[in-house]
Amino acid sequence: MSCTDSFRSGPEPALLREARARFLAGRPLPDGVPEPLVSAWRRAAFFGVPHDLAAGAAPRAPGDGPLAAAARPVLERLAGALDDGERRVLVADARCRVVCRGGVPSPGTLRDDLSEEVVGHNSAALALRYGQRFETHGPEHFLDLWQGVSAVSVPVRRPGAARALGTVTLARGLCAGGGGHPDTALAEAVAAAVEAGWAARGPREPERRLLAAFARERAAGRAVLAFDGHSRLVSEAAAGLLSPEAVDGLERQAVALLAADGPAGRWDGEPTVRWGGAVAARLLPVRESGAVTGALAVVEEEADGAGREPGAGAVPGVPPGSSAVWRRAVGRAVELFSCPRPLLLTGERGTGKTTLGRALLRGPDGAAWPLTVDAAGAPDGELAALRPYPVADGGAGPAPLLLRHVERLGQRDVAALVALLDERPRLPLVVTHTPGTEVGPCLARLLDTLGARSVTLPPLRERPEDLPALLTRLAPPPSPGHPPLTWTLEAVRALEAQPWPGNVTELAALVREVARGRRSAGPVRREELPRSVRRRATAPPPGTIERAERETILAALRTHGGNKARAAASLGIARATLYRKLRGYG
Ligand SMILES: Nc1ncnc2c1ncn2[C@@H]1O[C@H](COP(=O)(O)OP(=O)(O)OP(=O)(O)O)[C@@H](O)[C@H]1O
Repeated sequence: MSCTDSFRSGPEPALLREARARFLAGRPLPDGVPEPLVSAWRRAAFFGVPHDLAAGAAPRAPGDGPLAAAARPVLERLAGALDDGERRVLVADARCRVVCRGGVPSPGTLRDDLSEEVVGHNSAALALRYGQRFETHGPEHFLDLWQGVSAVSVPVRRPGAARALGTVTLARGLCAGGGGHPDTALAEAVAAAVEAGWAARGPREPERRLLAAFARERAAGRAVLAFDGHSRLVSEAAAGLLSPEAVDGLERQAVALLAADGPAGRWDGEPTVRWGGAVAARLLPVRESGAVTGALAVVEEEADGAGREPGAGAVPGVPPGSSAVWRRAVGRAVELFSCPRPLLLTGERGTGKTTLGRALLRGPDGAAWPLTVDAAGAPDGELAALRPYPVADGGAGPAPLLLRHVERLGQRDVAALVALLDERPRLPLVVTHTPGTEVGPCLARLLDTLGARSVTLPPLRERPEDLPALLTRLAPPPSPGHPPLTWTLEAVRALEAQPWPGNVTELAALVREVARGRRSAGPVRREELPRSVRRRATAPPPGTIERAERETILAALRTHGGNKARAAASLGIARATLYRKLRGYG
């Protein structure tokens, strides 16, 4: 909860206390409880945080890392001001571990690890996650032991850094009355002093090492970037090849790799990120005492880059198709999936999202089928129940997951998915999304995030060239001694003229129906097709202008990963107009 939407300016503490008790008892919540707070409690439940977690033992020895070194003198200077017997101050690092404390010790509420996975909802975890100041008061906390605590947390940053170094938290007994947390100004001042202390330290060994690696690559004439999770370096050549958005995306991936790597120093190969098949960046680890402490990204233009369509053939089971739109979409999906991050496949119903997702997750060896959760058929909580998250067959990493119909995900599972993505950013995950269902704000935000790595599969009516191959593939196996099902050119032409709102699913049903009702031998004739198909095949095609307009709208949607608001903005039309046009296309 931010300063402005904490319960002190929102719901009454009594209401929140009642809501929390009901939440813990699994009973329906009263009206008026902010949704982000309920989601935070759900995340805590998903992580398996016990609400009656005991206070920690005596405070750990202060940390000896750079943040503790910068914070310690500040807290020492502050000792006198915190002598009022009421307030305590905590400095936590970028993993939410407390590295330094000051003020009145409060043994009944002590915890050394403030991460949501361990203690649930709290202001320090929020300030770190969103990079801004947050407050939490009494019943907003998930833990019983913080029901009488009000806290305000401020992120500690290095100038220009993308991520916070840690947080400063001021905590005291539950505050009464209106206004923000009374220690907000003090928390801001302490954070500023710690930042100044950090800046005065000068570069340390891991930073020197990363800087040296960056300088070496740049001197060799390569386009290079360096990331350590707090700041970035970009050579002029790299800035010339990558847009600012691409640099942001690359940094996010490098930081996720750094975060997932941990002290064990595991870094699989040299993950490669590609943009449109023309530019690629290899991510290389930079190590200090065996642990990965930074990442270099070496950017290159690919020799056969421009316009290249990456091959889909490397992955068996990927649905074939000869049309350019299909090959481009599948090639892009294969390319994106080669980098270990979740992939969103979007497209009308029946376009083959599940089939493609399953093939990608099974990989080149055709490994076991992935775990599959279908939000359209499963009760809310199916995803949340995957806790602890299962390992893959053979125990190598987490099990691949196919999540179908994300647009139908219930609130509990939206929270579970957010938590899962946070916890396992490199999970082999394919999510399918069939646009057209209204989604709530939490799911919309999640779709926006996933949309950064998404591919839209084209509808069948946009790839009539693929019909003959699909007809062969969808035909039932012939009975012994009979030839396989074939189609006359006339019949194929009639099928090509259909709008196929149900796409391949609809085509498969038609093939089954025709095959079942056949009395004669030889290729299927136009007259054997259902009457509705024959009637539609003779209707006049849409006019040239309408067709061009439709193509433009569908292309914009593909460019923006199915996001209608962005597509409408890029075309300069109202979102309502775009919705109306799309409805008209069936
Ligand atoms: N290229 C293909 N070749 C053969 N069959 C296909 C192909 N693509 C899809 N299918 C078949 O079409 C049907 C729909 O495919 P799939 O379930 O993958 O689509 P989807 O986009 O996930 O659908 P929905 O949005 O309804 O969940 C399935 O029966 C699948 O086996």
